[in-house]
Amino acid sequence: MTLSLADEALEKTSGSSRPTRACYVPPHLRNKSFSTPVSSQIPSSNETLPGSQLNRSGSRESRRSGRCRWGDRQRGGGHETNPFDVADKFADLEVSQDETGGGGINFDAYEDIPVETSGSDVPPPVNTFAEIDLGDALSENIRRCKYVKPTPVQRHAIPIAVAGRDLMACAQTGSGKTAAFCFPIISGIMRNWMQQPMPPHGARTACPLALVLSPTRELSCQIHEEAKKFSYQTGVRVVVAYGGAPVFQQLRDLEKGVDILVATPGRLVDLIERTKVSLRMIKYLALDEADRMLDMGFEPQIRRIVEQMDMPPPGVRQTMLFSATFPNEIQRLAFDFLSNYIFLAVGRVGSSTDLISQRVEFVQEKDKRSYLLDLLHAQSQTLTLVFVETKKGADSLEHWLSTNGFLATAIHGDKVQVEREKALRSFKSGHTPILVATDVAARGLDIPHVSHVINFDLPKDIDDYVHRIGRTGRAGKSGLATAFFNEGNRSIAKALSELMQEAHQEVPAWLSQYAERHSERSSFYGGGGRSCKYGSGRFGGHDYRRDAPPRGGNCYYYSYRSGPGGAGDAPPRGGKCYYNSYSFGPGDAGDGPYSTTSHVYGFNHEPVVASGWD
Ligand SMILES: Nc1ncnc2c1ncn2[C@@H]1O[C@H](COP(=O)(O)OP(=O)(O)OP(=O)(O)O)[C@@H](O)[C@H]1O
Repeated sequence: MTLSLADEALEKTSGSSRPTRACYVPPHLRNKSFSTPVSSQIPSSNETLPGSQLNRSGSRESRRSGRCRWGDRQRGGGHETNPFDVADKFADLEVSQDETGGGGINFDAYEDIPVETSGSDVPPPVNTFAEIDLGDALSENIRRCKYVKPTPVQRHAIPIAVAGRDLMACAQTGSGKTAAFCFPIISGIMRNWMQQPMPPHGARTACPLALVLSPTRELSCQIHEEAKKFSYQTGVRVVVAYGGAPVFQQLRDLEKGVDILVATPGRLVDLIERTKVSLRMIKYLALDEADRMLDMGFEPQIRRIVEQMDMPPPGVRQTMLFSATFPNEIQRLAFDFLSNYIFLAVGRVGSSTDLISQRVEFVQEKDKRSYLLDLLHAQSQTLTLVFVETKKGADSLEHWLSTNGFLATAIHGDKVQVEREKALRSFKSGHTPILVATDVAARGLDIPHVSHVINFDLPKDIDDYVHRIGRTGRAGKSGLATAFFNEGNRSIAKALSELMQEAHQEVPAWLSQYAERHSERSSFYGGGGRSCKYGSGRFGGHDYRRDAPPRGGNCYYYSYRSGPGGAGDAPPRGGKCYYNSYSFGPGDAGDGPYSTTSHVYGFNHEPVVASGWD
């Protein structure tokens, strides 16, 4: 008698002995034919399946043996819950006026965004999703998502990834990076299904074809939800695994078959060590918010997963790194994980979007709460995210707001996962329109209708500030970010003032003075602002290979502008190296910040200092 792995886990957890069960098939799934086949190549489960497809369909094999196996799956998906069926719970909330309606995106906001690419043979960008053959089912889901046009990062990244190239992509918060890596992965899996080797017969280890690593549980869940939407009725199965939640449910999900595994590094290492997951069939590896994972001290786990387990090496698998910020340390990871990759920067690396109005107010520590009350009283009902530095501070502020008549909840790393999820749900639904959070909510979370982010406590790191305020002003919509600054925040003054200038925000005179004073002091000690974090140069982070000899093959950098006055290709910069910069707005090529400047990217192998995580 054989127990499924989930059963085993449950068994261990409960300590009881239970009879073996065959894989449960819910009544509504029994004896039903699947609608909408993925493509003409993939027959419905009722049809006779040729060759390996027979095994991969899972259905016949499973029925014969009477239990599920890793890698078994049911193609089609007419029985999936429709992920697009979500009611609008935000009718009462004030939504900014510049939305294009219907959840649409304001593409005008991205018109003149500078785009930089470097690497060899960069595939050209597309203007529409239709220009890339993503498959009928995925295209239908893109339509269901109401994605009319690709965002700039999608225009560039999707053709690059669909061409099978490794990619390091940096684009501003809320600009659609999730779809930029999900679409190529889903379409690639569908296209190559017939060629995929099957896990060995009766294998009891899950062998996903794609792995998406992300730093937090909430972000992993969100990517999972997004990926499920995109792969609705494609037959591609997406499973999420993250710590803090019972493992047996995740094992059950893995047991039903997995093509794309979205995971946090800690839980994944655990599953691999327990031989529940093997990475030997990975064809696609995506690291979302890779810099944050390093920051959180996940580098050893990530290196274990990518370099020391059974994952195919760079060049065999396809690897993609995505973030809105790429500090120097991430370049080491790129060097080790990526092969002949393309570097893509949409907007300045580490910059915030102009869609967010940024305000900084000088507020002494003791006055912060009354300032906050003033802000909250002054605004109409809207989703407001308040960032604080400590978990204790989050609880205390939530309590104080509640006693002052505001509907608030809090999220931080000391809360158990159920509480964290409950708080997020309550905030998203508008039930408690104020969420007090630590940095656990700073990255990646896409919460519609957040119109105000308040940095009650400013972070020490400017990248954290960029990600925090990026919870508003997403997908072409506008947002407001207010920060309370005082003497205790002087170390961030220079970087903050530079960032605000870049985003065309008004910098208060007192902040400029703080910035100047700090810059004098820090240049004495060898420190600096944003440019120090990202290497030298005005826009900081870029492809370090521009400054270092390529590992193999030629290296090219090009420059393009598609707006009026665009000058086309920039002249080669000597030898075999070319540099590439795009801009879609009006203007002249050659005078943009990306077209000619040469920057030295700090590329060293010093140890990364992990700041820890709450
Ligand atoms: N082409 C598109 N058309 C319309 N909306 C889009 C498009 N692409 C993405 N979106 C929407 O934009 C929002 C932001 O996308 P996403 O969360 O992927 O941004 P991101 O760049 O990953 O942000 P962050 O850096 O904060 O993680 C989401 O609500 C997503 O559904």
